[in-house]
Amino acid sequence: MTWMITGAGGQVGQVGQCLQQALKQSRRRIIALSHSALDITNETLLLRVLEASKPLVVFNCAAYTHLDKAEQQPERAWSVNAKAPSALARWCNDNDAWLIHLSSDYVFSGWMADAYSESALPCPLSEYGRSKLAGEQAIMETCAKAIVIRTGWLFSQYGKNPLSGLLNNAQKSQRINIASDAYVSPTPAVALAEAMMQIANLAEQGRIPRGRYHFAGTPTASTYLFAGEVLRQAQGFGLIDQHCRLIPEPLNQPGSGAKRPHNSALVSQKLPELGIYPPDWRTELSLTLEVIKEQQSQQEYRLCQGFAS
Ligand SMILES: NC(=O)C1=CN([C@@H]2O[C@H](COP(=O)(O)OP(=O)(O)OC[C@H]3O[C@@H](n4cnc5c(N)ncnc54)[C@H](OP(=O)(O)O)[C@@H]3O)[C@@H](O)[C@H]2O)C=CC1
Ligand SMILES: Cc1cn([C@H]2C[C@H](O)[C@@H](COP(=O)(O)OP(=O)(O)O[C@H]3O[C@@H](C)C(=O)[C@@H](O)[C@H]3O)O2)c(=O)[nH]c1=O
Repeated sequence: MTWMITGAGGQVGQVGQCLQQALKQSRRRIIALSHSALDITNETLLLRVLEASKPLVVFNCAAYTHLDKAEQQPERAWSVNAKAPSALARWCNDNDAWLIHLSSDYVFSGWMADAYSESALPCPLSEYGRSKLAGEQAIMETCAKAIVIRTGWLFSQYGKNPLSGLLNNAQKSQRINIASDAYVSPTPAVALAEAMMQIANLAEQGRIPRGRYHFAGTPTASTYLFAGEVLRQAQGFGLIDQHCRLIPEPLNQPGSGAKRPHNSALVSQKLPELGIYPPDWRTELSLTLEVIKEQQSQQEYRLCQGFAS
């Protein structure tokens, strides 16, 4: 009964790390492989590892997530986000294993007025988005037991994400430029990891059909509103001491790198039918900030002990 996680993360790999935490509760044998332990683009090694461990479920959390760099190095994004998932899908199909793969809100163009449901037509604007869509398609065409979960705007206490970016910027400057014309579904990575675990359990029991699913936080927010809520709550936790001002600016300014959709809000229509509900990101944000505060206090305590000894 082995479950495997790829892209399980060292310093980064936020979903991989959250998933490892979530799966500690499960009674399965978990093999969690970081990038340094398994490069999924090394097909020979990938197949050797899969053959040796024969997982019943593979969670693919490995991805090339550097949006702006992907415009300059599309081949790297395509190799990790499309070609390697295709190889994973072939092995899972041949070995009757479930493949639970993550995709992105950035497969959509953002031209629609409402939030995107599972049946909306993708039309990515960036190399990252195109490579993620190609990965989805390869998996759906190849693997009988495939679940693709589209999510967006993940935040957590791990790695690099919009929350850590805002907290860093707020410590450095009293003015933070933020796009005010983009609408997103901020999603706590911890809640996503729990949903992935529930999905894997349903899959093993044959209670979830293969397909594409959306899982994202509610309510939809402009990036400006999200940033405002982060600063408000972070000040409440004492994580930011200075008063920061948000300076609204348009998304996709010239020279700002990859094009991002103006609307990448997702609506999850299929998972609630299976008892998996979207989290309220505002509540989860305060839980995440509480964890970050606790981590900071522990670090300060260790530093003080270091000075005292
Ligand atoms: N972050 C977000 O807001 C969103 C993420 N997603 C999707 O969710 C998934 C997880 O994202 P998230 O955890 O935030 O991403 P991270 O960038 O935090 O983690 C990705 C992990 O994949 C690893 N990785 C990169 N290349 C390879 C490779 N060739 N072989 C094995 N591992 C590799 C990275 O290691 P290293 O850093 O060493 O390269 C890193 O540990 C991805 O599929 C992403 O596309 C979807 C929507 C939103
Ligand atoms: C920290 C910060 C971010 N931003 C903007 C930049 C960007 O548009 C957005 C978020 O910044 P990031 O660079 O973290 O995010 P970005 O690369 O756009 O985020 C994406 O990551 C990939 C992997 C996905 O799949 C997407 O769902 C999405 O979460 O917020 C500001 O405008 N000001 C700031 O101070």
